[in-house]
Amino acid sequence: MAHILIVEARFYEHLNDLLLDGVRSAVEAAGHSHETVTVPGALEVPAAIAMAAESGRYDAFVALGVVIRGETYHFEVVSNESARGIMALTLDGLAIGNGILTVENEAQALARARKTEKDKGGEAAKAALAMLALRERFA
Ligand SMILES: Nc1c(NC[C@H](O)[C@H](O)[C@H](O)CO)[nH]c(=O)[nH]c1=O
Ligand SMILES: CC(=O)[C@@H](O)COP(=O)(O)O
Repeated sequence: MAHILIVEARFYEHLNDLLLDGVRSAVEAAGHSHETVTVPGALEVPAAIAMAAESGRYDAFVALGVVIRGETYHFEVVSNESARGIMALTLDGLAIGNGILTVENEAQALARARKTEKDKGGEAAKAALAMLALRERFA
């Protein structure tokens, strides 16, 4: 049984709850355990994963969050840099599924966060587990 750390950027409470439901359902359906830590925003997710990885206590990670475009360039910074940081960690060998939504509005976020719709949380969980299995295959 693998132990999965969910790192959530809790910027929008209700959207995160929907994403978390999808992640937890997918991880439990696969027979694994999980725990969750919360950071302020998506920009803090890569560092939180890096810190947690040093503990050696987790087999894989799921990044969660919602970035909704506002009036400024900050949307691009938050979206692109959180993705870049997560990608860098995966290239260092960590099994991570990226479930950070980057959307234009709340309607787009809801359609992707709900387990009964696009279930991006479940999708990220399955990606993390797939990469964990791949790493074990190559071990
Ligand atoms: N606008 C959103 C943010 N912004 C906050 C940043 O992620 C970060 O916490 C801050 O810049 C301090 O370092 N974060 C989200 O997750 N979603 C947003 O829509
Ligand atoms: C994605 C963001 O950082 C966004 O919520 C910030 O809004 P604004 O660009 O209007 O400051």
